[in-house]
Amino acid sequence: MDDRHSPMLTPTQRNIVKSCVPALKAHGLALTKNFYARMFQANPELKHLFNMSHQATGEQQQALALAVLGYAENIDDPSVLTPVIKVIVAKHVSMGIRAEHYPIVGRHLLAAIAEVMGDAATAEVLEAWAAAYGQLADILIEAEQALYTHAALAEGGWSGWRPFRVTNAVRESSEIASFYLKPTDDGSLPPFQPGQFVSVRTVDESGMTHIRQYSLSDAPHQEYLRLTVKRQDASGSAPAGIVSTALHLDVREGDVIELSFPQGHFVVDQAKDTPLVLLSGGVGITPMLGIVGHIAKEQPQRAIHFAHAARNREVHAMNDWLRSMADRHAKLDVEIYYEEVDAADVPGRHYDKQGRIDAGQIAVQDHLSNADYYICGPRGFMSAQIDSLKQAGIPDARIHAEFFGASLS
Ligand SMILES: NC(=O)C1=CN([C@@H]2O[C@H](COP(=O)(O)OP(=O)(O)OC[C@H]3O[C@@H](n4cnc5c(N)ncnc54)[C@H](O)[C@@H]3O)[C@@H](O)[C@H]2O)C=CC1
Repeated sequence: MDDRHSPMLTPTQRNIVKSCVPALKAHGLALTKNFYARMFQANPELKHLFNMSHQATGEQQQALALAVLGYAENIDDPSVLTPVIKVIVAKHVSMGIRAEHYPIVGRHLLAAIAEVMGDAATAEVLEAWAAAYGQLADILIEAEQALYTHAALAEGGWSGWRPFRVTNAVRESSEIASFYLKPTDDGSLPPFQPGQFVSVRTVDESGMTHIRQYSLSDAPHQEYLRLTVKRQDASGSAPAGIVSTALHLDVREGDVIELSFPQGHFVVDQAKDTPLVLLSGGVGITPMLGIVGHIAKEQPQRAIHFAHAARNREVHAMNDWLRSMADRHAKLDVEIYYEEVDAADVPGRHYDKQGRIDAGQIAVQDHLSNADYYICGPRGFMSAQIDSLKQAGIPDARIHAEFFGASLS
């Protein structure tokens, strides 16, 4: 065996990890809180890499607790976790997480397990968890290295962060704006797949780095990359979005921001020609724009049913573009839902239906019987549509969802 790899878990160690499942269910959150607190105290430089807003809301700790639990539950066959791992790997590469970060995370995770489990954390238990972590780290590091290599060698590709100049900033609704970006090196752009995302890295006045993911919102093969971003104002206990606010309020045409290479699996299989149903809520429209533009051009005979839901006309972005695409492409159907309608809203021009999307109702249409479903929007929107599709009997393999939030990172 390659000596960079951790030793295989023994059957006894697998049993020990599984025996920790009840404790993880009871104390998983305490464990991950302890872990992050330790890690950021000992390695404050990692604060530049992690989303500290997700730390503040507790979302990140919760996500990691669920991930550790999922891993322990599936330790006999981690291949069950492959779809989740693919998402984590893409996000890690987009953020710049590297092999050297794994021993740091492993050290603090073990120390947190020891502290939270107390006397139950015997030497055997800690060894089993060290082996389990090592096994997962190997899987992630190897998959991430493959993506880093691809990014560096791809046509128009790059490694790490590449500076881009904002050539145009366009207001799309009262809270959404698009940013057109060209590389400052004037080099070529990569032929990314529509639906993929990039990370944006900004540095604030205190020197703190912030990294956030945004979908590319236009088709590939343009002379620019485009991001379309909602200004995330503070609401309730949730703080304002640091990067989205900076983009909206501080970034002007001519400014430079840094991007990572496009990643992600929320992409359309162009080997198929079966119908596509795109379902978006609010700013979840962004990956759909690139998909519509690209598929309408590359597979003009492929049916696309695009249902988009917005709260109201004020916050509804990209309507004119989408309507004009539908006018020009016979195979593209567009259906807009508003929750709030006022007297100035024209049916068929601004919105088509009042209320919320119910994906199951769309799925019953005969011509969509073998469609693939792409879903992006707020968390509640995504789970409502996924549940509705499952109830309508749509198999998991034809349901694709893109969620931007805290994950195992
Ligand atoms: N892919 C992702 O991870 C995305 C995450 N978000 C998150 O969601 C937040 C809100 O996004 P907004 O653009 O303000 O969307 P929003 O709150 O304006 O919602 C847009 C539409 O989605 C539908 N919707 C919302 N909640 C729903 C629920 N529980 N069940 C069924 N339908 C529902 C409604 O029709 C609503 O008009 C964002 O700030 C972001 O944090 C938003 C878009 C994409």
